[in-house]
Amino acid sequence: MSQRCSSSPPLLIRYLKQLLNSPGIPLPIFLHTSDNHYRTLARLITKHAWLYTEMIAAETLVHQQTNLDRFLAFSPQQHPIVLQLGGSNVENLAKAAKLSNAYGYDEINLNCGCPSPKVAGHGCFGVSLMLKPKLVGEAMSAIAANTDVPVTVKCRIGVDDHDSYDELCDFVYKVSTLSPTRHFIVHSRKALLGGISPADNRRIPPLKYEYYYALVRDFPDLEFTINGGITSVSKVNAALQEGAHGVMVGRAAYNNPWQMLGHVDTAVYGVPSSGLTRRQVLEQYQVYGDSVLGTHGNGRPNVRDLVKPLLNLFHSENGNSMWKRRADAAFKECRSVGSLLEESLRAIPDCVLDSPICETPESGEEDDVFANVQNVLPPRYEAGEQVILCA
Ligand SMILES: Cc1cc2nc3c(=O)[nH]c(=O)nc-3n(C[C@H](O)[C@H](O)[C@H](O)COP(=O)(O)O)c2cc1C
Repeated sequence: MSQRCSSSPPLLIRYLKQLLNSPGIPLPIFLHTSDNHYRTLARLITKHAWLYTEMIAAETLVHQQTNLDRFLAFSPQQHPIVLQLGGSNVENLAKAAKLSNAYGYDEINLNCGCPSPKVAGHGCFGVSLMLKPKLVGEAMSAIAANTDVPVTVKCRIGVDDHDSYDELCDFVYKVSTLSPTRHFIVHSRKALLGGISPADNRRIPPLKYEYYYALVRDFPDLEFTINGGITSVSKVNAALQEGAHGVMVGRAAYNNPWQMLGHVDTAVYGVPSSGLTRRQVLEQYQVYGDSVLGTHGNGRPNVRDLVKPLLNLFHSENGNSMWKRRADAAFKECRSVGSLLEESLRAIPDCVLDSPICETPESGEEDDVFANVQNVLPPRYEAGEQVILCA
């Protein structure tokens, strides 16, 4: 399978086609997916969810111009797909956007939410950009000037003590006024830059969905996607019913891809699912996996790289632990994805492998988490030109 998106139609036509093909726009689910292999699996399970790349530093693209396929190539089936850039150097972000044009991404997003000290501490990457909205506005304008696709920002609701609703609004107001950015993906917890790990930064600061819904109220001309702690399709729909424009799902899509992604097309987009069983998904994935084995050089991707995205496919099913153990043991001997699956899938009962996703997603205990949110919104934001003047 070619990893390169070679014969793309012109960008605008492709984008319009996607809008027409995706019922219910704008209600995308964004799945943050860290690798091409995971995205390939995700796309076999849902045809409609938007897929995100892992953050790629603008500098990496600028310095690896002879090696761009390694970072930017994806198979055409992965559309709609969003490229996420990281960086704070306006010139490099502009160059990176330009370099990505040949690959045909559907949207370019700037990461203003990553709290990792590796990025936030050096060169003002990630979430520390929330403290520099004017720079973000300039960066977004430069990115937009070098691409034909929409540009978006992913951010948190604040950083350290800069966590008031008004400060969040000032950020959104300045960035959207100074650049063509019309869509923000909001991880609804602040980031703490004082040395806690990225994983703790996704767990310890409390979620404040009321900030997200207040943005929806106070910026009616902008679009906002809610992110953070959305763990089931029924919770996705609960967020949408409460007025969210879109929902981004992160960890739940890794931890339980079948239950999370399998219901997206029917329960969120209102179209039939692929109807595939997990056996059929794995058969198709195996063809992909064995075709890309070793193609990046130095034996990568290897069987382990390619099977890793599959390991949670049988979350909480009979035989799950046994399948993981067998797969782990088989990594050492098996030279192909096909042989590894043949060896390890014997642990999973046929009834699990051969049943398509069930009609209705289970409702979760926390689906009413948004029920009271409209009663606890912060006071309305009053923006004005003075915000821009002080930027
Ligand atoms: C392993 C891992 C890697 C992540 N990498 C990125 C990244 O590159 N860019 C980004 O914007 N967010 C990244 N995130 C954050 C997620 O996109 C999301 O904002 C966060 O996990 C909260 O959503 P969730 O509760 O649905 O997981 C990452 C999360 C995890 C668990």
